[in-house]
Amino acid sequence: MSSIDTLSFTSDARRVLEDPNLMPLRVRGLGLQCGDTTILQDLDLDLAPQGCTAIMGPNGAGKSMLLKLLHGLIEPSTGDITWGGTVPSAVTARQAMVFQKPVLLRRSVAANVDFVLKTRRKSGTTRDALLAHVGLLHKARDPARRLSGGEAQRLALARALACEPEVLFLDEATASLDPASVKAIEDLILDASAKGIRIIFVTHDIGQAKRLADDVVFLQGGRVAEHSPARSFFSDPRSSAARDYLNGRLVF
Ligand SMILES: Nc1ncnc2c1ncn2[C@@H]1O[C@H](COP(=O)(O)OP(=O)(O)OP(=O)(O)O)[C@@H](O)[C@H]1O
Repeated sequence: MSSIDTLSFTSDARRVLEDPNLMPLRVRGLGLQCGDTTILQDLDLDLAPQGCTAIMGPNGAGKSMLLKLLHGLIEPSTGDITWGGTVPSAVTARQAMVFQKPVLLRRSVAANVDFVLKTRRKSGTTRDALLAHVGLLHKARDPARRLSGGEAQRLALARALACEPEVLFLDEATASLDPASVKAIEDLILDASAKGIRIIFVTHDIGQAKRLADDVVFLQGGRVAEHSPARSFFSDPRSSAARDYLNGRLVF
């Protein structure tokens, strides 16, 4: 895999590095209701404009829904979300998201990246540089559907990076990958973070959260049970829910 230095994240991502006040996240009284089901309620959260945040919590806690709300893909039922004072739908184009199941076009590997570059080109980053960066240049002409799970996820990440996002959301992006593929994706995430891209990722992988996260938001029952620096979260969690989760006990 080539170094990310071959890519030119010249514009917005660098601006985030230079201006720490650009995109802090502020969430107040957030609620999400689907029919009779309350998915998130009374959720408050403040995230710094830089760094790598893990969102953790038991199945059904609302992690994926929170990510979609922060990215402006769905609207909250109550409360406010602002990125540097701006509503999520106004900054969706400055952000990108990678899902557990890669969302790819039924075209070649190269065409998958070309498609994004055509619609969202900013600084002149080339398709080949992106493919080399994620270790897929040699597969450029292959149909994307023939890629392995780990390769497909790296292509999804290349597509996300092609957007030159200021914020990159990852929803269990390595959940079904082997250890080498997990490491490849984690290295790419760390590279992106070092270049100033704000990372917010959902994971159940405690080792991964320890390797990547600066801070951890722990959700339980649609609320923030704890938001702590990663180091103290793992060594001395404040909430009983996080303690139980980290010790492998069922949390509801
Ligand atoms: N359209 C919907 N209508 C009603 N309930 C929904 C809808 N979509 C999701 N839910 C419920 O919202 C809750 C939170 O879902 P979400 O996918 O955010 O959980 P999660 O924390 O990401 O879980 P997991 O770790 O299992 O992926 C779940 O109980 C889910 O069943």
